[in-house]
Amino acid sequence: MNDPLNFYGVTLQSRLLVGTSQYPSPAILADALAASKTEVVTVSLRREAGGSRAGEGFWGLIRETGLRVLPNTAGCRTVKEAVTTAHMARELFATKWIKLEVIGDDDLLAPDPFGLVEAARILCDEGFEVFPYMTEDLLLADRLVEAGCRVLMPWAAPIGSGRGLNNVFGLRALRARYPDIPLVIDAGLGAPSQASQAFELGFDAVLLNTAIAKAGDPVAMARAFALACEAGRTAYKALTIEPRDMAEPSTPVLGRAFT
Ligand SMILES: CC(=O)[C@@H](O)[C@H](O)COP(=O)(O)O
Repeated sequence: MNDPLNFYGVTLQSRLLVGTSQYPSPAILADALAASKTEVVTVSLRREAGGSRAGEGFWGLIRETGLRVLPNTAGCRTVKEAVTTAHMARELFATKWIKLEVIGDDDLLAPDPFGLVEAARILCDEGFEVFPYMTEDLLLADRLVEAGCRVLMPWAAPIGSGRGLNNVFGLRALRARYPDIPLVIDAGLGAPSQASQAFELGFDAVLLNTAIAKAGDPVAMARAFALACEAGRTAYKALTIEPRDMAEPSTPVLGRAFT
């Protein structure tokens, strides 16, 4: 099916974006990325560059995949931290793309909407192509679009929770308000069926990490998510039926046979 996705002028065939943290081993990460058929991986600059897994091994593996990198500002809690991390990412990966996370709440790892808008404005003005990790709030979406964001990444549920689409009503409203902006469900997906549901609601792509990396078999799970994304998107394009309150016979009857 030729059904490309467009982020800031870049055309992609895969609608599944994948994180690179918490895999049992580099080899499993590489195999899972291949099984997911993703074209975009997100990499946390602060965690990978500053943590024990830093080093040429990890970056070399990412380079070898040949996949497009969407650096992220995971772990940033202030506008200054996020903007500085974005600058480092641009140097390191020679990309204008940045997945912008400004975390405001430690329990939920929820975005700080005020800091997010401020950082998005600064980075968009500097020429970055910003992918903001946000809640599904409509006013927040308006402010981010005003700031210059041309992709939005609403959460499904808190990062790592695996809860699936927590607020279907809010997500539907966001989709309806912005029919022409690519919307990527980012964070909180736990099962392939939830990714499929996101596509059935009309979302353009999904980004996930924990559900694959921490699965019993990450490679098989990556494949399951790839299939679910394709199924959900295909269903959306095929136009699902509207739910009804009352039954409607699925086999219409013409007259009565034995009267
Ligand atoms: C990898 C990354 O960027 C995460 O911050 C992202 O939001 C994914 O969340 P899950 O781990 O819940 O899929």
